[in-house]
Amino acid sequence: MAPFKKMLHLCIRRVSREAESRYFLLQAAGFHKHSASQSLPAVEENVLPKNFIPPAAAAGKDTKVKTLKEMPGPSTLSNIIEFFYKDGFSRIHEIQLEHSQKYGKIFKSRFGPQLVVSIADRDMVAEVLRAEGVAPQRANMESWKEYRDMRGRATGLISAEGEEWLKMRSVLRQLILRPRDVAVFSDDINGVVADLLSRVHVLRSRQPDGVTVLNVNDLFFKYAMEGVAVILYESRLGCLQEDIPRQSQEYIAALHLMFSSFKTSMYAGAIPKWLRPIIPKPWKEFCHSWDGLFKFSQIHVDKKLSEIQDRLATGQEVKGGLLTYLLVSKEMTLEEIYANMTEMLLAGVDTTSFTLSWSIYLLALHPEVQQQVFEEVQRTLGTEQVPVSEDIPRMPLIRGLVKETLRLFPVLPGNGRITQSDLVVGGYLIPAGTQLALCHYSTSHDEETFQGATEFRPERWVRKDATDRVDNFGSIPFGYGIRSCIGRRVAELEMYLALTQLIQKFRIEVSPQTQPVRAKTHGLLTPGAPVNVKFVDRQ
Ligand code: HEM
Repeated sequence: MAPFKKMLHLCIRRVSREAESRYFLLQAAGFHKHSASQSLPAVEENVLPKNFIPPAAAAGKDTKVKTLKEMPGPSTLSNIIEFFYKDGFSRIHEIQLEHSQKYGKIFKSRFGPQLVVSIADRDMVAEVLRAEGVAPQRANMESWKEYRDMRGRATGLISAEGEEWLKMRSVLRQLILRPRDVAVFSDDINGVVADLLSRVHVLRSRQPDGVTVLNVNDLFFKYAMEGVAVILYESRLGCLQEDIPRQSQEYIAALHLMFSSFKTSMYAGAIPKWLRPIIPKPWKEFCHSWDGLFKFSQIHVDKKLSEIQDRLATGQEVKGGLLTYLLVSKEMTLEEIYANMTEMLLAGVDTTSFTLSWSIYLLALHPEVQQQVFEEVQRTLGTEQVPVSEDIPRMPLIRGLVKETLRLFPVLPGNGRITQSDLVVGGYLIPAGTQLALCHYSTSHDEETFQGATEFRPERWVRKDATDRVDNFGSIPFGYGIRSCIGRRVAELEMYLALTQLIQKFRIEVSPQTQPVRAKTHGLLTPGAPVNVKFVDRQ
């Protein structure tokens, strides 16, 4: 427990310093009550502001800035056919590619009253993200907010906007955003990896060949949930046990409902309120799954709070990690802690488990790559040594494996931003308040950026020397900048430690029971069929 205590003390000092500088930043940027969370105004497609001077013209270059009216894109009717009749919701990643080939790397689409500008070009994505202000807005979160207002709940990082978001982000980013912040969790995660390995043994022993694990994502889902919870709640949930405790089972059911009703919950936000009595299901399911998710977080947060209170009442020292810090420091209200725990758990399970499933599948399909990664692991750790966070920089191929997996299968195939000021991108004026769709799937499959873009080559991410640059805006699976994924380092640690030990212990092969697995969009980019793999002992 010593590192936790150390972490707790260090964090309290760091955060209070940061709070002062944040205040200064807000003043300097003239950041008042922001309109970011308000409903989007209808964007005028064909009007350039009277006093608008395009940046290039201001720099003396002769240039014509086009309006949104001139931007190409599919018609509303073809979108309706594509999405509603041809189930485009499960092929959003493919539609991105098709549309960018047909209309160019910046195009517009209309979904009813909502205009969306899609950007499928690495450099334009970079331009947009580099121009962000202090509190970028991702998308319209009205339905999430409505649920929270109705139940008297707070917003968490995903659903909050403006100053509210900034305040919570500045607390959390001090705690889990850097690799060294999460390094202290290595031992806890390794405890979960040990259970994962045991579970592989149990599951494969149940198959006739004694080596196959069916639908490996089911296993990784439980691993990811257990792994993120050990960090968020500082407690084990028992997801990798034979008999999963009832509360954890209920949570899994609520999470499945959230994702299985993905389409209906999208409609929960899209269907006007007055239509709810006629079409009640989407909103009802949406609220029901949030109830389940909040309930679970509240149980775990309350449990930790009462443990802390008991220790204080009996004069004992309070030691702990993330949750303990949040509860003791009081930098967030209790409701904000519930909301952030709920939203982080939601964001941290499927994302990590799908990425692990794809990694394992890709390794099974490419034995020669798997052999290289195995040799690296063996050179670094031998066959028995359990990896810790400090070992990861010595295994660049493990990192390359995760990066390459996320390039080929970015779990969020697209991301959003709502422009907060007028922008010129790709020669078009994009007015403030426009919904942008950043097409990560397209940019990470762009042959100009990634030679052999469809091939699985983890070594492309290994730097040849200190001057070699391998990162680029073509593949930013965790987003970029101040609103990027807060759980990136947690997810990476979970994935590195699990993959290293799985490769160290097993040779991974595709099971004959697996048909070629294609990607499918279901909110996230998921394997479209069960991934069944053999875990063959290496010794
Ligand atoms: C492979 C795993 C993961 C991937 C690929 C991923 C990806 C992303 C992406 C693309 C975003 C949007 C970033 C942006 O708008 O620029 C995001 C946001 C977020 N992620 Fe993750 N994520 C992963 C795991 C996690 C984990 C483990 C957690 C929690 C511990 C987490 C918590 C969040 C939260 C709270 C946000 C919202 C941040 C904000 O708005 O300030 N994610 N993630």
